[in-house]
Amino acid sequence: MKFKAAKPIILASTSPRRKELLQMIGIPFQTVPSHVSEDIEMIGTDFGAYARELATKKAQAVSKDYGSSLIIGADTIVVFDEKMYTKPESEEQATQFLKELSGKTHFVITGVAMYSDDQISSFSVETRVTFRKLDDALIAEYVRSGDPMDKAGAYGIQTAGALLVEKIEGDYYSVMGLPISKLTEHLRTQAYLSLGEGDANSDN
Ligand SMILES: Cc1cn([C@H]2C[C@H](O)[C@@H](COP(=O)(O)OP(=O)(O)OP(=O)(O)O)O2)c(=O)[nH]c1=O
Repeated sequence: MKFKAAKPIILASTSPRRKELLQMIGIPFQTVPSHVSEDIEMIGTDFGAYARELATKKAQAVSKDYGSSLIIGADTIVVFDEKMYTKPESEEQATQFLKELSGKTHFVITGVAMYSDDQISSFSVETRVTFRKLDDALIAEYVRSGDPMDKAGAYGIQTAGALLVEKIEGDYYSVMGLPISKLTEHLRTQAYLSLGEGDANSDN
């Protein structure tokens, strides 16, 4: 696939997964890390709004230096039993997260924000993921592998975390960090993207 961008596109992210997904479908872009603190206060139980707000913060942070570009920010969280699971801070916490999620169904919510010309639009996508009943030895080995440490909910569906998953209802790519199909639809609808040859000046 090849897409042509109406203006330079920046992915405000350090996530290798998000970069990989945009590259996979042929959108021309560059990455710029946003370096925002992710400790905004959660008010109420609107987790979608929370993910959209963090995604907006990430896009806005980069807009200070790249104001003439279209900037995409994203944030992924795991929610179970009204509790939010972000990236684990330690192996002990990763183990705890996985024990709590074992045998249960949780939601993965990814918020996406698009900044352009001082305007923000955003959306969020919710996916239901059901984990198998996980035995302690499997959890211990998975945590030891280091894979959980940079991922919301302490697992990667696209890596060995695949072994934890019994069922998914919704967008696999949103669980991985970027709902690429919905994002592309938005960008095409708003005429930021059209089908055709990409921009040479990009990571892609
Ligand atoms: C649930 C799940 C999350 N993840 C990842 C996606 C995100 O990179 C990460 C959640 O953390 P985020 O804070 O959303 O993103 P990030 O800090 O990795 O990157 P940036 O803010 O710079 O864009 O968890 C997976 O890779 N696979 C999964 O199955």
